[in-house]
Amino acid sequence: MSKDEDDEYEQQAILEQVFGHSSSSDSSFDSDSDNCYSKWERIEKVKGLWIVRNFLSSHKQSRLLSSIASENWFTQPSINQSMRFGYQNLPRWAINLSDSICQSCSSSPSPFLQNLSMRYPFFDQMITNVYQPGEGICPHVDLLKFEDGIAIVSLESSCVMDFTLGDETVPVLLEPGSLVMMYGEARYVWKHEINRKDAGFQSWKGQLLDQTTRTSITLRKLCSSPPSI
Ligand SMILES: O=C(O)CCC(=O)C(=O)O
Ligand SMILES: [Fe+2]
Repeated sequence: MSKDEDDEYEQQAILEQVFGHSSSSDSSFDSDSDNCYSKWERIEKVKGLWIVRNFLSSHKQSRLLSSIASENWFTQPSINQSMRFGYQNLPRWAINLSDSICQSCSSSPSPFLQNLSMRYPFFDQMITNVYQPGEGICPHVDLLKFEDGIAIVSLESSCVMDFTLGDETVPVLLEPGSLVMMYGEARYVWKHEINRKDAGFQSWKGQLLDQTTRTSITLRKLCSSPPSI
């Protein structure tokens, strides 16, 4: 799976510590392509978990929210999720988003993500979720019918996503416009959850997070053959 590639990343990181790298901070990497500025950050405690905090500018976030609104999926309060299966069934904006994630992965410091960017189609399944204040998602590992390498793009309200393994919890702040990529252990071994049960429940570095509506777009690729694990 991703172990060798993660080890390869670690070796590269050690070399950079010894010989230096143009990018200054540890576990960060800058790339600038097609007006898309991607600073990849590795969540060290969860192997295979990476985040780009400013993946989408405010302008791109607004455009994406308008595109979602124009689908008219969420016209009733009881409907908070829309799923599309198959590349040909993805809306144009989801294909564009998938393309820019793919491009960003190709210039990421992770050998796994670089290699993943050669997959075609990169993603062929999409879920858009709308969470009202107080709503989140229970701890889970994504279904094995999806291949390794899963993306989550966050819009609107910030929230904390907890990654748990046994009694260990690693909280990750998901801000609007951020991109999370998970693979390997982060995808198959750690559970992820968003617990927004009570207003004022979530906090980050001692600050309460203001819970408003949150929208997320999850992009995945269906396994073409049954998973081997
Ligand atoms: O909404 C999110 O940020 C996460 C969604 C998720 O984990 C899923 O659909 O499997
Ligand atoms: Fe999930």
